[in-house]
Amino acid sequence: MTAVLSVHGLTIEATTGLGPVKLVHDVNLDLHEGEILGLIGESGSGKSTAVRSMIGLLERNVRVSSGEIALRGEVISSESVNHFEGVRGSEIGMIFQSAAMSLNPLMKVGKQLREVVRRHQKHASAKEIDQRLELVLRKMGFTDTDRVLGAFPHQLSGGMRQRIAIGLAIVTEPAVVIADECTSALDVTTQAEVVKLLRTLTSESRTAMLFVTHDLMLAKDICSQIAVMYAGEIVETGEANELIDNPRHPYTRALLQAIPTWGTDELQGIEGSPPPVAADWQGCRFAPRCPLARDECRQQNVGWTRLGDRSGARCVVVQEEEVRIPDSVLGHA
Ligand SMILES: Nc1ncnc2c1ncn2[C@@H]1O[C@H](COP(=O)(O)OP(=O)(O)OP(=O)(O)O)[C@@H](O)[C@H]1O
Repeated sequence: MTAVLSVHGLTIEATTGLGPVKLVHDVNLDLHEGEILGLIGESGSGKSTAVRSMIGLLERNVRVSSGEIALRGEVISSESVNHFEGVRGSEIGMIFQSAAMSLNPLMKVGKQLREVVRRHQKHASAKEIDQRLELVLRKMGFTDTDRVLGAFPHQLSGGMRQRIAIGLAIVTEPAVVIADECTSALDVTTQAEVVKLLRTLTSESRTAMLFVTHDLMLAKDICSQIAVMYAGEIVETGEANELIDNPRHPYTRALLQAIPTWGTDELQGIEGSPPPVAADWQGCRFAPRCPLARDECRQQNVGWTRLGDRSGARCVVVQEEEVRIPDSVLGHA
């Protein structure tokens, strides 16, 4: 199956007062129709930078320095290509952490939704637009659609505003939706409502979704695939349940051990802190915090070990385990 959105060898650099620094290194991801792919990692691991590059929203001092991002096989971003015209908002929609980043506080909801449709579908008639808005609001779980369309954002609750922000992202029926920590600012019950909505959206409309979160259990709940990011690199990918039940990378294991469990007083945090952004580096970024690290982890550049069709890890220890257990035994292709 061809991926709707594919990312190959994506490396992103920032120009800073201290010179160039790498924020994201050699990221590879494939996102398929109707799938929710979770991009998880601690704060500062590069999740937002990676996904912002996919919609052409990098800050002025940040650029793609190598690799490419393709939408249905056509390159939309690379070192030399920056082709987001007709793609951003139309083919790829974005939901931010806070609805305030999507909504204009001075404009009624109906007007904002109408403007988005008009911008991307210039030939749509007023009647077609009205029908579209009605449909989208119903999909977002609203029954009193006239009231919502006539309301200013501040007249709605936080959960309602986030549902409107999702509506804004999907009203043009994009092939891909990127949701960047879009449930983190919500209380648990509202979060559950929004998660349910996103799940329905991807299964009914076959929209492909990249779901960015630092919450591993939420990712397990909503995503079919997960990619774990650490200090600018993807360190493990896999089918969501498999990755959580049988994590291979020591960082994924440590993340899981750091999750509070009901009835347990003790939390096993991860010793140390992530490395600062740097111009370049050698060896595994997690080695200074890894209980299994050896000399070669710090000295050699760590390649990707393929573990299955869509799973793998960037780890010397995993690489050695795989050499000891041949593919034929594991049943991998
Ligand atoms: N414009 C910039 N210039 C220089 N460094 C930046 C810039 N934007 C982000 N960074 C740095 O890049 C790293 C990755 O940041 P990013 O926001 O992508 O991480 P994140 O995983 O999304 O974190 P969070 O969950 O806190 O948003 C951080 O160290 C951050 O300080």
